[in-house]
Amino acid sequence: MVHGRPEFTGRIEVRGLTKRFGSFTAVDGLDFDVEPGRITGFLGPNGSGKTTTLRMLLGLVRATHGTATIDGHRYAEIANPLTVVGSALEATNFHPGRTGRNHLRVQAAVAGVPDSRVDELLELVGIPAAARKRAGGYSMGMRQRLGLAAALLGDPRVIILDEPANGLDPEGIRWLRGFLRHLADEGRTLLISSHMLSEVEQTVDDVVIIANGRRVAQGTVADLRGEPTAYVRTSDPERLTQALRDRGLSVAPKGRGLQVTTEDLAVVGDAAHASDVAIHELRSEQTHLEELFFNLTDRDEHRNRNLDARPSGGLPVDLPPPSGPPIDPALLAEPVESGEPGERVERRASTTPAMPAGRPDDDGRPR
Ligand SMILES: Nc1ncnc2c1ncn2[C@@H]1O[C@H](COP(=O)(O)OP(=O)(O)OP(=O)(O)O)[C@@H](O)[C@H]1O
Repeated sequence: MVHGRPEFTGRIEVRGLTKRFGSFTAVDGLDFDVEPGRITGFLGPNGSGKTTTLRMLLGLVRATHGTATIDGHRYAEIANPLTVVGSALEATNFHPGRTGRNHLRVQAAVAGVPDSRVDELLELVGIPAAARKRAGGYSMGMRQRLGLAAALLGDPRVIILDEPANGLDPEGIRWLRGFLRHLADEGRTLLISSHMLSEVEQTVDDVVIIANGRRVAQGTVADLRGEPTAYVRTSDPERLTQALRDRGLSVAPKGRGLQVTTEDLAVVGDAAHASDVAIHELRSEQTHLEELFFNLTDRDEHRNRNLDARPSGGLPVDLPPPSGPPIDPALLAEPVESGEPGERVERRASTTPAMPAGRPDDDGRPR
C-alpha cells in the first residue's frame, strides 16, 4: 500500500507550459500527462528543456505561462511535499566531506522521517556500506543511488528523476530498471528524463519526446515502434504485390524491394511461391527507436537553438502529430550518428537530495 491520501491520483498534468529566459524560449507550450502505475520517459536531446520542465514541476522555476500540476495541485500548494513527490535532479548537493548516510539523515530529520528509514533505503539502493564513507569519493553511479534513496525518503507516490541512468554501468542500469518497475507496480507515478532513448527504452512504458522545448511525440513505446512489417525483394515486384494484395495485405515499394504490413514472413513466402516468383530477400522489420528519436529531434526545425546558434525565434515549425502511430516512414530514412559505437555519453552529475535545493533561477524573478 502506497503512502498517501486514498483519493490521491498521483497524476501529473502539464498544460501549455512555457519558460522564457529573456528572449530565449526554453520550454514552449508543452502539454503532456503522466499516469500512475507507469514509468514515463521524458526524452529529448541536450538542451531541449527537460530539466527546466522538471524544475517548473517541482516549483524551482516559475513558469512564464501554463501549468504543471501533481494531482491537480502545483508543487508549492502541496502540504509536506516530500511525502508526495520525491525527486532527484541534476546538480549534486552532497557535501564531499560528509558521508552519504549523514546527508540522508539530515534530510530525514527535516522531513520528519525516522533514521531507520535511512538505513532501510541505503540497503534498498545497494550502498549500505559505501554510504558510511565520505560522499566526495563517490562514483557517479553511487551518487545516483544516493540521490534515489534521498528521493524515496518520504515514501512518495510520485517520483521524478532527471537522467537516473546516467553514469550507471550495464549492471546498474539493469538494477535500476527492476527497481523502478517495482515502484511503478506499487502504483506510484514515475517520470524519468533521459537524453538517450536507448538507455530507457526497456525501462519505460510511455514516452514524451521533446525537442527545442516542444513536444514532438507522445505515446506508449509500442505505439512509437509501430507494427512490425516484412521487407521482401523479389524477381517480380509487380506480380508479388498483386498476390499479396489479393491476400488483403498492404504493400508499398521500399528501396529495391517491398514493405508488407505483416509480421508473418510465411504469408509472404507462400504468396511468392503460389505466384511463382523468386524471393531474393525476406526479413522482418521493426522501427529502431533510437533512429526514430534522432529523426524526430534532429530535424532542422527542432534542432536546439542554442547549439546551432539560430536566433531565439527559431524557424517556423510544422510539428508532426503529437501522439501515437503511424509514424511517417520518411522520419526513418536517414539515421543520424550519435557517436562512436558503444560510446557512453557522460554528463554532469545527476543527483540532488529529494528536497529541491537546486541552482538559482537566474531569470532574476522570484519563484
Ligand atoms: N537559468 C537559465 N537561464 C538561461 N537559460 C537557461 C537557464 N536554464 C536553462 N537554460 C537554457 O534552456 C535550455 C534548456 O535547458 P535544460 O537544462 O532544460 O535542457 P535539458 O533538456 O535538460 O538538457 P540536458 O539534457 O543537457 O540537461 C538550454 O538551452 C539552456 O541553456
